[in-house]
Amino acid sequence: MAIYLPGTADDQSLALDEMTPREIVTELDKYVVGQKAAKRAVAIALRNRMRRQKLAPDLAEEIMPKNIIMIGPTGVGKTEIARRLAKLTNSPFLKVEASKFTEVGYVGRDVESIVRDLVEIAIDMVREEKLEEVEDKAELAAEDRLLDLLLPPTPAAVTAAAATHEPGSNVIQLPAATPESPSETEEKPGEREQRTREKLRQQFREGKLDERIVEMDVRDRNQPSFEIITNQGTEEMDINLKDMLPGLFGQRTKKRKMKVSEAFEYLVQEEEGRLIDMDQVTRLAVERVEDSGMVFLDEIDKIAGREGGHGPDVSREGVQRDILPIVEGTTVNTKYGMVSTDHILFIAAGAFHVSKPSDLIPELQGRFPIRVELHSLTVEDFVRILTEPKSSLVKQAVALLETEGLKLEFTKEAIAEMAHFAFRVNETTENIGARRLHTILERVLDEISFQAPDLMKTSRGQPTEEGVVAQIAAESGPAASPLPVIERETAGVTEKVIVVDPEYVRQQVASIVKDQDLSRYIL
Ligand SMILES: Nc1ncnc2c1ncn2[C@@H]1O[C@H](COP(=O)(O)OP(=O)(O)OP(=O)(O)O)[C@@H](O)[C@H]1O
Repeated sequence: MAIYLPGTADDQSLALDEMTPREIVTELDKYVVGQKAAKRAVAIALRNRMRRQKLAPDLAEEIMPKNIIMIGPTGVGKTEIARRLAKLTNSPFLKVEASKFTEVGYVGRDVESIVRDLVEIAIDMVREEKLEEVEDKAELAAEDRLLDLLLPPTPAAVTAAAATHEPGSNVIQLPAATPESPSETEEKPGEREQRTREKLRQQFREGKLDERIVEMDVRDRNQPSFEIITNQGTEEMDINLKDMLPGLFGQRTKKRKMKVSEAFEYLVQEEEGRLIDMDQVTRLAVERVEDSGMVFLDEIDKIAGREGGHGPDVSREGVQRDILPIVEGTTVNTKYGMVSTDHILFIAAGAFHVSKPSDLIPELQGRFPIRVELHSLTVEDFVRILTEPKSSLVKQAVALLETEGLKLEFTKEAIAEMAHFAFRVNETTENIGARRLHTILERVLDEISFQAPDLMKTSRGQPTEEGVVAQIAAESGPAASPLPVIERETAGVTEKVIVVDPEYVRQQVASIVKDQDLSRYIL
């Protein structure tokens, strides 16, 4: 089975089963900095899964999936690698905290919800893909239905050329045709209606009809509904009430007036619903889960250990035993049918500060034969994470401000300064890995996000830069610091650019970093 990468402008669609582990690693490199060993391990696991799927079923059954344990502190890219891999392969992906199954109130069977949730995710994925496939068709059909609504009952008597509209009326009233037009007298029946319709279509496409009101039948959402609560939970109870009580749930409609633009959206949705075969969607979704599903079991170290449970908590060993069948391969009953977990790839992760992988029960250890360590991130890694990945934090910040026509730049030294601050705060408070970069960058951008739009707006008609900066600083109160704005001439045009330099980074962050208590709250 060929799995294709979703094609984007710069990523040509690639058949994933033609990608070598090396190519998979190269692809992951675009998003995750460093952590070579982990990338290599997931690439091999993926390739093995493909190899296994090509074998005769009796032999394939004998081969266990090579599940992985990623060992490493928080925020160093464990989830990111798994999530990117899933994206690359278009696989349904679910992240669960293993420790949640030890909480009060969980029972063994709940572990199966992992598979049920994965199926739901796959259904959403497949439905989205199908929606894209039928989008054009649905829009055309909706457009036709809308035109049916808009055209008056005797279209032969009118022309679209001078369409008028009475507020509140549900159809467009078109003035009577002028009989003296010679071409019209020679027309075959129906031709004029067709022309009127096409003119109206044109007007609709140009958005000229958007504000007009139409009246149409819509599904009545206020149908009687009720909920049945059982102690088994809703997942267990798949009674089809619609089949049992058809009269109650039959498609009741009611008339509603709405704008053309709104009506069009409604009709597109209805047409999409009609064009998509949900039975096929669920079938494909279940297949996709079985063939390429991925489950990321975070905090697996928190359930390692073999002691019995105390108090109301489910024992850690108990949770491992509950998880085992799913990892070993079983079939889970979902409301979409039986789902086999034989080929689902499990990636477990944990810091393993206190426990070790060898503290897991032996059966589970055997199911996770690949172990990889992820390293703590260095200042240099932070610099790269800020700038290199395809949608790095800095690129995101620049793009966000660009939507308002604002130019933002960071000097190399400013990036290094932010990386240093992130590293220092991780050392002095809690090490949350690359997540710290988010909070540092947010702090640095705080004033810019707040003030920059005013600055640009005010400065458009203002002669001096300093005056504007001073004015805004004064208006914003004593805490506001002036923004690092420079003027730059490009191709004869002077534009304003906000340039974040190390001095500005220090100004925004240094005092907070120095105060440990404050950084615990703010960074
Ligand atoms: N090596 C890296 N390259 C690029 N981005 C990274 C890297 N490590 C972490 N990040 C970024 O930091 C954030 C947290 O990373 P991630 O979710 O992978 O953490 P984790 O290692 O799975 O930790 P946890 O077990 O606590 O979830 C993400 O936004 C991610 O993009």
